[in-house]
Amino acid sequence: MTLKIEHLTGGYSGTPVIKDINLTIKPGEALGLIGLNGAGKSTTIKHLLGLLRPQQGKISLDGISLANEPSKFKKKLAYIPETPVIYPELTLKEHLELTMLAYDLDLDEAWEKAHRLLKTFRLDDKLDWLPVHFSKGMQQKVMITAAFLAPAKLLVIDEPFTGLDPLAVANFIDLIRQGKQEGKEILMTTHVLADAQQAISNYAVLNRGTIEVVGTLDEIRRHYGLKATDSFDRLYQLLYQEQSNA
Ligand SMILES: Nc1ncnc2c1ncn2[C@@H]1O[C@H](COP(=O)(O)OP(=O)(O)OP(=O)(O)O)[C@@H](O)[C@H]1O
Repeated sequence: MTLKIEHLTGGYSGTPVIKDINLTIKPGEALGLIGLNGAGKSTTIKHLLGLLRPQQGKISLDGISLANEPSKFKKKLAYIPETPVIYPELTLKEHLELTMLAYDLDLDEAWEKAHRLLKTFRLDDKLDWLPVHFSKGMQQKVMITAAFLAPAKLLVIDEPFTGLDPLAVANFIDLIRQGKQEGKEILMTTHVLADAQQAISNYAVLNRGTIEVVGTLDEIRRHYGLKATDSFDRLYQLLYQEQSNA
Protein backbone atom coordinates (compact mmCIF):
# COMPACT_ATOMS: atom_id res chain seq x y z
CA MET A 1 0.00 0.00 0.00
CA THR A 2 1.83 2.96 -1.29
CA LEU A 3 2.03 6.07 -3.52
CA LYS A 4 2.99 5.02 -7.02
CA ILE A 5 3.86 7.37 -9.85
CA GLU A 6 4.40 5.26 -12.96
CA HIS A 7 5.81 6.50 -16.26
CA LEU A 8 4.33 9.94 -15.71
CA THR A 9 4.80 12.34 -18.61
CA GLY A 10 3.03 15.66 -18.43
CA GLY A 11 3.07 19.42 -18.46
CA TYR A 12 1.13 22.29 -19.93
CA SER A 13 -1.04 22.28 -23.05
CA GLY A 14 0.56 19.24 -24.64
CA THR A 15 4.21 20.20 -24.10
CA PRO A 16 5.90 17.63 -21.84
CA VAL A 17 7.76 19.25 -18.93
CA ILE A 18 8.23 16.08 -16.92
CA LYS A 19 9.15 12.86 -18.71
CA ASP A 20 8.66 9.26 -17.67
CA ILE A 21 8.74 9.92 -13.92
CA ASN A 22 8.70 6.79 -11.74
CA LEU A 23 8.51 7.16 -7.97
CA THR A 24 7.30 4.96 -5.15
CA ILE A 25 6.77 6.10 -1.56
CA LYS A 26 5.84 3.47 1.01
CA PRO A 27 4.03 4.06 4.33
CA GLY A 28 6.35 5.74 6.82
CA GLU A 29 8.66 7.00 4.07
CA ALA A 30 9.46 10.59 3.18
CA LEU A 31 11.01 11.54 -0.14
CA GLY A 32 12.62 14.89 -0.95
CA LEU A 33 12.21 16.07 -4.54
CA ILE A 34 15.14 18.30 -5.41
CA GLY A 35 16.44 20.08 -8.49
CA LEU A 36 17.18 23.46 -10.03
CA ASN A 37 14.54 26.12 -10.61
CA GLY A 38 12.39 25.01 -13.53
CA ALA A 39 13.35 21.31 -13.19
CA GLY A 40 9.68 20.28 -12.92
CA LYS A 41 9.10 19.84 -9.17
CA SER A 42 5.92 21.96 -8.99
CA THR A 43 4.67 20.43 -12.23
CA THR A 44 5.03 16.95 -10.68
CA ILE A 45 3.07 18.17 -7.64
CA LYS A 46 0.33 19.67 -9.84
CA HIS A 47 -0.09 16.24 -11.42
CA LEU A 48 -0.32 14.62 -7.97
CA LEU A 49 -3.00 17.11 -6.96
CA GLY A 50 -4.97 16.34 -10.11
CA LEU A 51 -4.55 19.92 -11.42
CA LEU A 52 -2.84 18.72 -14.60
CA ARG A 53 -3.83 15.69 -16.66
CA PRO A 54 -0.98 13.27 -17.51
CA GLN A 55 -0.07 12.87 -21.16
CA GLN A 56 1.07 9.39 -20.22
CA GLY A 57 1.40 7.26 -17.13
CA LYS A 58 -0.57 6.89 -13.93
CA ILE A 59 -0.69 7.86 -10.27
CA SER A 60 -2.22 5.71 -7.54
CA LEU A 61 -2.39 5.71 -3.75
CA ASP A 62 -3.09 2.48 -1.91
CA GLY A 63 -4.32 1.11 -5.24
CA ILE A 64 -6.74 4.02 -5.80
CA SER A 65 -6.17 5.59 -9.19
CA LEU A 66 -6.15 9.39 -9.38
CA ALA A 67 -7.57 9.26 -12.91
CA ASN A 68 -10.40 6.83 -12.13
CA GLU A 69 -11.36 7.82 -8.57
CA PRO A 70 -10.19 11.43 -8.14
CA SER A 71 -12.31 12.35 -5.10
CA LYS A 72 -11.40 9.17 -3.22
CA PHE A 73 -7.72 9.79 -4.02
CA LYS A 74 -7.88 13.45 -2.93
CA LYS A 75 -9.48 12.59 0.43
CA LYS A 76 -6.30 10.66 1.22
CA LEU A 77 -4.06 13.60 0.40
CA ALA A 78 -3.17 16.83 2.22
CA TYR A 79 -1.15 19.59 0.60
CA ILE A 80 0.99 22.35 2.02
CA PRO A 81 1.54 24.86 -0.78
CA GLU A 82 4.57 27.10 -1.11
CA THR A 83 2.32 30.16 -1.18
CA PRO A 84 -0.32 29.94 1.57
CA VAL A 85 -3.92 29.84 0.35
CA ILE A 86 -5.84 32.15 2.67
CA TYR A 87 -9.50 33.20 2.35
CA PRO A 88 -9.62 36.94 3.16
CA GLU A 89 -13.01 36.84 4.89
CA LEU A 90 -12.40 33.76 7.10
CA THR A 91 -10.95 33.71 10.61
CA LEU A 92 -8.30 31.20 11.68
CA LYS A 93 -11.05 29.19 13.41
CA GLU A 94 -13.10 29.13 10.20
CA HIS A 95 -10.10 28.05 8.12
CA LEU A 96 -9.61 25.04 10.38
CA GLU A 97 -13.35 24.27 10.39
CA LEU A 98 -13.21 24.15 6.59
CA THR A 99 -10.56 21.41 6.78
CA MET A 100 -12.58 19.52 9.42
CA LEU A 101 -15.68 19.62 7.19
CA ALA A 102 -13.76 18.71 4.03
CA TYR A 103 -12.40 15.54 5.68
CA ASP A 104 -15.62 14.72 7.68
CA LEU A 105 -13.69 14.84 10.97
CA ASP A 106 -15.20 14.31 14.41
CA LEU A 107 -15.22 17.92 15.60
CA ASP A 108 -14.34 17.28 19.27
CA GLU A 109 -11.34 15.11 18.35
CA ALA A 110 -10.28 17.48 15.59
CA TRP A 111 -10.39 20.55 17.86
CA GLU A 112 -8.33 18.74 20.50
CA LYS A 113 -5.67 18.09 17.88
CA ALA A 114 -6.01 21.60 16.41
CA HIS A 115 -5.43 23.23 19.82
CA ARG A 116 -2.27 21.16 20.29
CA LEU A 117 -0.94 22.17 16.85
CA LEU A 118 -1.89 25.83 17.33
CA LYS A 119 -0.09 25.89 20.68
CA THR A 120 3.02 24.40 19.06
CA PHE A 121 2.99 27.21 16.49
CA ARG A 122 1.99 29.89 19.04
CA LEU A 123 -1.27 30.66 17.24
CA ASP A 124 -3.59 29.37 19.99
CA ASP A 125 -4.69 32.85 21.04
CA LYS A 126 -5.49 33.97 17.49
CA LEU A 127 -8.50 31.83 16.59
CA ASP A 128 -10.70 34.85 15.92
CA TRP A 129 -8.08 36.70 13.89
CA LEU A 130 -8.12 36.97 10.09
CA PRO A 131 -5.04 35.10 8.75
CA VAL A 132 -5.06 37.35 5.68
CA HIS A 133 -3.36 39.90 7.94
CA PHE A 134 -0.82 37.37 9.32
CA SER A 135 2.86 37.41 8.28
CA LYS A 136 3.97 34.93 5.57
CA GLY A 137 5.42 32.60 8.23
CA MET A 138 2.24 32.70 10.32
CA GLN A 139 0.13 31.96 7.24
CA GLN A 140 2.44 29.04 6.49
CA LYS A 141 1.79 27.74 10.01
CA VAL A 142 -1.96 27.86 9.31
CA MET A 143 -1.38 25.69 6.21
CA ILE A 144 0.77 23.25 8.20
CA THR A 145 -1.80 23.05 11.02
CA ALA A 146 -4.61 22.35 8.54
CA ALA A 147 -2.57 19.70 6.72
CA PHE A 148 -1.64 17.82 9.90
CA LEU A 149 -5.25 18.00 11.08
CA ALA A 150 -6.34 16.08 8.00
CA PRO A 151 -6.23 12.29 8.40
CA ALA A 152 -4.41 12.15 5.08
CA LYS A 153 -2.27 9.20 4.10
CA LEU A 154 -0.18 11.23 1.66
CA LEU A 155 1.30 14.58 2.57
CA VAL A 156 2.55 16.72 -0.31
CA ILE A 157 4.68 19.64 0.78
CA ASP A 158 6.01 22.32 -1.57
CA GLU A 159 9.10 24.22 -0.38
CA PRO A 160 8.00 24.58 3.26
CA PHE A 161 10.92 26.30 4.91
CA THR A 162 10.82 29.75 3.34
CA GLY A 163 9.34 32.20 5.81
CA LEU A 164 9.42 29.92 8.86
CA ASP A 165 11.52 30.99 11.84
CA PRO A 166 14.05 28.42 13.19
CA LEU A 167 11.75 27.35 16.03
CA ALA A 168 8.87 26.77 13.58
CA VAL A 169 11.23 24.81 11.28
CA ALA A 170 12.16 22.56 14.23
CA ASN A 171 8.47 22.07 15.15
CA PHE A 172 7.61 21.32 11.54
CA ILE A 173 10.42 18.76 11.29
CA ASP A 174 9.07 17.07 14.45
CA LEU A 175 5.64 16.85 12.80
CA ILE A 176 7.12 15.26 9.68
CA ARG A 177 8.92 12.69 11.86
CA GLN A 178 5.66 11.96 13.70
CA GLY A 179 3.83 11.67 10.37
CA LYS A 180 6.37 9.04 9.26
CA GLN A 181 5.87 7.13 12.51
CA GLU A 182 2.10 7.18 11.89
CA GLY A 183 2.73 5.57 8.48
CA LYS A 184 2.07 8.60 6.28
CA GLU A 185 3.77 8.91 2.92
CA ILE A 186 5.46 12.28 2.47
CA LEU A 187 6.70 14.01 -0.66
CA MET A 188 8.47 17.31 -0.15
CA THR A 189 10.17 19.64 -2.59
CA THR A 190 12.90 21.79 -1.15
CA HIS A 191 16.09 23.68 -1.83
CA VAL A 192 16.98 23.75 1.89
CA LEU A 193 18.72 20.40 2.33
CA ALA A 194 20.28 21.31 5.68
CA ASP A 195 16.78 21.49 7.23
CA ALA A 196 15.23 18.72 5.13
CA GLN A 197 17.81 16.11 6.04
CA GLN A 198 16.76 16.24 9.68
CA ALA A 199 13.55 14.43 8.69
CA ILE A 200 14.19 13.06 5.21
CA SER A 201 16.84 10.56 4.20
CA ASN A 202 15.85 9.74 0.60
CA TYR A 203 15.86 12.17 -2.31
CA ALA A 204 14.98 12.14 -5.99
CA VAL A 205 16.94 14.50 -8.22
CA LEU A 206 14.81 15.98 -10.98
CA ASN A 207 16.80 17.46 -13.85
CA ARG A 208 15.09 18.97 -16.89
CA GLY A 209 11.95 16.95 -16.22
CA THR A 210 13.64 13.59 -15.67
CA ILE A 211 14.51 11.78 -12.44
CA GLU A 212 18.26 11.23 -12.64
CA VAL A 213 18.81 9.40 -9.37
CA VAL A 214 16.93 8.37 -6.20
CA GLY A 215 18.83 7.68 -2.99
CA THR A 216 20.36 9.02 0.17
CA LEU A 217 22.39 12.22 0.00
CA ASP A 218 25.58 10.11 0.08
CA GLU A 219 24.35 7.96 -2.82
CA ILE A 220 23.48 11.12 -4.76
CA ARG A 221 26.93 12.57 -4.07
CA ARG A 222 28.50 9.36 -5.43
CA HIS A 223 26.23 9.39 -8.51
CA TYR A 224 27.52 12.83 -9.46
CA GLY A 225 31.13 12.02 -8.55
CA LEU A 226 31.15 14.38 -5.56
CA LYS A 227 33.29 13.88 -2.48
CA ALA A 228 31.68 13.23 0.92
CA THR A 229 33.06 16.58 2.02
CA ASP A 230 31.54 18.50 -0.93
CA SER A 231 28.66 20.75 -0.02
CA PHE A 232 25.37 20.38 -1.83
CA ASP A 233 25.89 23.73 -3.54
CA ARG A 234 28.35 21.72 -5.65
CA LEU A 235 25.53 19.42 -6.82
CA TYR A 236 23.47 22.42 -7.93
CA GLN A 237 26.52 23.85 -9.72
CA LEU A 238 26.98 20.53 -11.57
CA LEU A 239 23.32 20.39 -12.59
CA TYR A 240 23.52 23.99 -13.74
CA GLN A 241 26.63 23.31 -15.84
CA GLU A 242 24.94 20.24 -17.36
CA GLN A 243 21.93 22.35 -18.24
CA SER A 244 24.10 25.09 -19.78
CA ASN A 245 26.01 22.51 -21.88
CA ALA A 246 22.83 20.76 -23.13
N1 LIG B 1 1.60 27.37 -16.21
C1 LIG B 1 2.63 27.06 -16.99
N2 LIG B 1 2.52 27.05 -18.33
C2 LIG B 1 3.57 26.71 -19.13
N3 LIG B 1 4.78 26.32 -18.65
C3 LIG B 1 4.94 26.31 -17.32
C4 LIG B 1 3.90 26.67 -16.41
N4 LIG B 1 4.36 26.54 -15.14
C5 LIG B 1 5.64 26.11 -15.25
N5 LIG B 1 5.99 25.98 -16.55
C6 LIG B 1 7.29 25.52 -17.07
O1 LIG B 1 7.53 24.20 -16.63
C7 LIG B 1 8.91 24.02 -16.31
C8 LIG B 1 9.02 23.44 -14.92
O2 LIG B 1 8.52 24.38 -13.97
P1 LIG B 1 8.24 24.00 -12.45
O3 LIG B 1 7.46 25.16 -11.88
O4 LIG B 1 7.64 22.66 -12.38
O5 LIG B 1 9.72 23.99 -11.87
P2 LIG B 1 10.22 23.80 -10.35
O6 LIG B 1 11.19 22.67 -10.37
O7 LIG B 1 9.06 23.70 -9.44
O8 LIG B 1 11.00 25.17 -10.14
P3 LIG B 1 11.20 26.09 -8.80
O9 LIG B 1 12.37 25.50 -8.05
O10 LIG B 1 11.55 27.43 -9.40
O11 LIG B 1 9.91 26.11 -8.04
C9 LIG B 1 9.58 25.38 -16.47
O12 LIG B 1 10.23 25.39 -17.72
C10 LIG B 1 8.43 26.35 -16.48
O13 LIG B 1 8.70 27.45 -17.31
